[in-house]
Amino acid sequence: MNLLVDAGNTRIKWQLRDGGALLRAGSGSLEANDLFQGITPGQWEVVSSVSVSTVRSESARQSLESVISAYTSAPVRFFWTRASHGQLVCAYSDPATMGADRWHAMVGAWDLIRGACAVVDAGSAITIDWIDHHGYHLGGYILPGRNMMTGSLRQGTARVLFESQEARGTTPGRSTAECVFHGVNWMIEALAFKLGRDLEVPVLITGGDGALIKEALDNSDGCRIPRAELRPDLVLDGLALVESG
Ligand SMILES: Nc1ncnc2c1ncn2[C@@H]1O[C@H](COP(=O)(O)OP(=O)(O)O)[C@@H](O)[C@H]1O
Ligand SMILES: CC(C)(COP(=O)(O)O)[C@@H](O)C(=O)NCCC(=O)O
Ligand SMILES: [K+]
Repeated sequence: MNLLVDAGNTRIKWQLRDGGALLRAGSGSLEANDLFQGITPGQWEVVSSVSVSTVRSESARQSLESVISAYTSAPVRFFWTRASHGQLVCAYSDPATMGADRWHAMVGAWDLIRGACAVVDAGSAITIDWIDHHGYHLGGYILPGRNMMTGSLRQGTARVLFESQEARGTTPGRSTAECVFHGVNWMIEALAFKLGRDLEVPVLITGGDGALIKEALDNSDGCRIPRAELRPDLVLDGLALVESG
C-alpha cells in the first residue's frame, strides 16, 4: 500500500492507494493534527512506501516527514522535478527550481494525453504549463491564485476593506467587496478567454480553484480548446507514475 502526498502552499492532499485502487483520501494542514485521521492503525501497518511531492519550505518538509514517520516505519521519499520522465522533457535549465507539483501534474497529463496539451493548476498560485507533441515542456506561467489576489489587495492597501464572501459575479462591483471579488472572477474569465484563443490542444485542469477555470473555459466564446478536463488528482497521479518508475 502506498501513501501519496501533495503538499501545496494552502493544503496538503493525500491518497492511500493499493496498486491502481484508491482506498482513502484526505486533505488539510499539518498544524491541525488531524491530517491523516482517515487512515486506520491497521492501514498504517501495511503502508509499504510514502511518496511526497512538496512545494513547501525545507523546515515544513522536515515537519511533514517527522509527522508521517510517527505513524509508519515505511520509507518517506520526496520526489522533485527532474530533467525528464520518459518522453516528457522539462524546459527549465535548472529543473530542481521548478515546483514539484507542476512537474508531477505534467507527468500525469502526458500519461493521459501522449500529445500536445496544457496543464492548469489553480491552487495558491495558478500555474499554466505548455507541452508540445514530442513531450517537450515549452515553459509556463506562474500567477497569483484567487486567495492570493484578494489577500494581496487586503495587505497592500489601507482602504480596500472587505469581508470574505462567495461572490460568483463578474459585473462591475458597487461595493469594495464586490469590486474585489468580481474583479478576481473577471480576471479568471479573461484568463480562460485568452487560453481559449491561444490554445488548440487539450487542457487538463487541477487545483482547488480548478472548477472555476473549467467553468470559465466552458463559457468562453470562441474557445478553440478541443477538450478541457478537470483532473483533481493530477499531481498525485503523476507522483504515482514517477514513484513506480
Ligand atoms: N477546502 C478548501 N480549503 C482551502 N482552499 C480551498 C478549499 N476549497 C477550494 N479552495 C481554493 O483552492 C485554493 C487552494 O487550492 P489547492 O489546490 O489546495 O492549493 P495548494 O496546492 O497550493 O495547496 C485556494 O486559493 C482556495 O481559493
Ligand atoms: C508556483 C508554486 C508556488 C505553485 O504552488 P501551489 O500553488 O500549488 O502551492 C510552486 O510550484 C512553486 O513553489 N514553484 C517553484 C518555482 C517554479 O516553479 O519555478
Ligand atoms: K498551483
